Amino acid sequence: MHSVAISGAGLIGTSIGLALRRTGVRVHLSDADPEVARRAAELGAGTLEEPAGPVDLFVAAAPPYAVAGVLGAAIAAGTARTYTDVAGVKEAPLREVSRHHPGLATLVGGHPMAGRERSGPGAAQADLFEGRPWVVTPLPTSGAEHVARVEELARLCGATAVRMGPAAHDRAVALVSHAPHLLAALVACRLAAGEEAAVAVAGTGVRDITRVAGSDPAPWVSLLGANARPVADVLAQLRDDLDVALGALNALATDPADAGAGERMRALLAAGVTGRERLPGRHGGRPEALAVVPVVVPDRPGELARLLAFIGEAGVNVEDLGLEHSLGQPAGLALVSVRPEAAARLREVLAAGGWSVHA
Ligand SMILES: NC(=O)C1=CN([C@@H]2O[C@H](COP(=O)(O)OP(=O)(O)OC[C@H]3O[C@@H](n4cnc5c(N)ncnc54)[C@H](O)[C@@H]3O)[C@@H](O)[C@H]2O)C=CC1
Ligand SMILES: O=C(O)C(=O)Cc1ccc(O)cc1
Repeated sequence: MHSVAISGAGLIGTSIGLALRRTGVRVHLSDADPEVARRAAELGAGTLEEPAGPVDLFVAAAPPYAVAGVLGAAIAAGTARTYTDVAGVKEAPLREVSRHHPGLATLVGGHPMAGRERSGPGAAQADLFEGRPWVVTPLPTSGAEHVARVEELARLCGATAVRMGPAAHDRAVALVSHAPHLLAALVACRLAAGEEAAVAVAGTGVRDITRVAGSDPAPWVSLLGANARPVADVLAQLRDDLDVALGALNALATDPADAGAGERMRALLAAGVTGRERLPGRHGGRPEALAVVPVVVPDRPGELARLLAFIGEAGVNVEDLGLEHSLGQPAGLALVSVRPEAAARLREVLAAGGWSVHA
């Protein structure tokens, strides 16, 4: 693949441009907002020049509601040899394009399963897709070489292509992304209504479960609307589980020794453990068992950077990093995840270096 045109130079379009530029692919950027495209080009994601002739691949990286129009216009103009998109919902936009261009072999949908809570070119990262799944959704009419080209795009961006039909994709993202997002927002809604004193004692659990609830609502309103049926199906199953939990809690509130209710609660939580264990690890494999080393970080500029530099000099690789802050404390807690075999030595060198390490 030598040349790619990206229409929509926001978070995803610019991240793809940055990733492709690293591999030497020529990238032509455009956006409905020329100022956005200019910023993306300034960041090194590609050129604003129009391609001289058809490019190898056209990528529609506009919002889901605009994707069918963007693809349709590019196809009508003969912009590329192969056409794809990155929208978070696949059935409706692809059906819409196919309606206007029946029997099209050059169209193959796609959806990189990586994102951020921020949008726009300024939030873009060349390594956003590294190690993440990129769902490729061929249509019955898609030609094999065009499917292969979209899979090559995924690979060039460092992602792993996973083939799925558009409807199966929409059901999958309802389960693993859209319904969880909605649930995170619902839990966060309770926080919005909670008393100040209650919210103040929040720990890491509620932070973890509400992380994605901090996202801009606008794109999610449109995604949830475009995938309403599959998300509603997951929510209905969640409601059944909620009813079981509520029934058990009401019974336990009356009689804490109610063995049947206790067992129903245990079974729900155990099913949760099983479900969570099925999630793939960061790079698509099984979840890695990492050791977490909690280190106290004084709340002063540069302290976290000093800690990370210290760990780096000790030759220990940080696999993941979390931060915990507690109200009114002059320090935070860095949760440094390392490979289990490195944990004991890291504790030793940190303690020797004057860092306070928690058990
Ligand atoms: N944000 C995320 O976490 C992820 C988003 N996606 C998908 O990527 C696509 C883009 O999302 P983001 O980059 O996050 O949004 P964004 O808001 O950062 O960028 C979208 C860009 O598309 C432009 N645009 C709107 N209408 C257009 C049109 N008709 N022609 C050309 N450009 C147009 C906007 O001006 C904006 O710059 C969406 O379809 C979204 O579902 C896919 C994976 C993750
Ligand atoms: O929701 C997730 O699992 C993410 O990792 C972020 C994300 C957001 C929107 C998408 O269309 C795809 C991925």
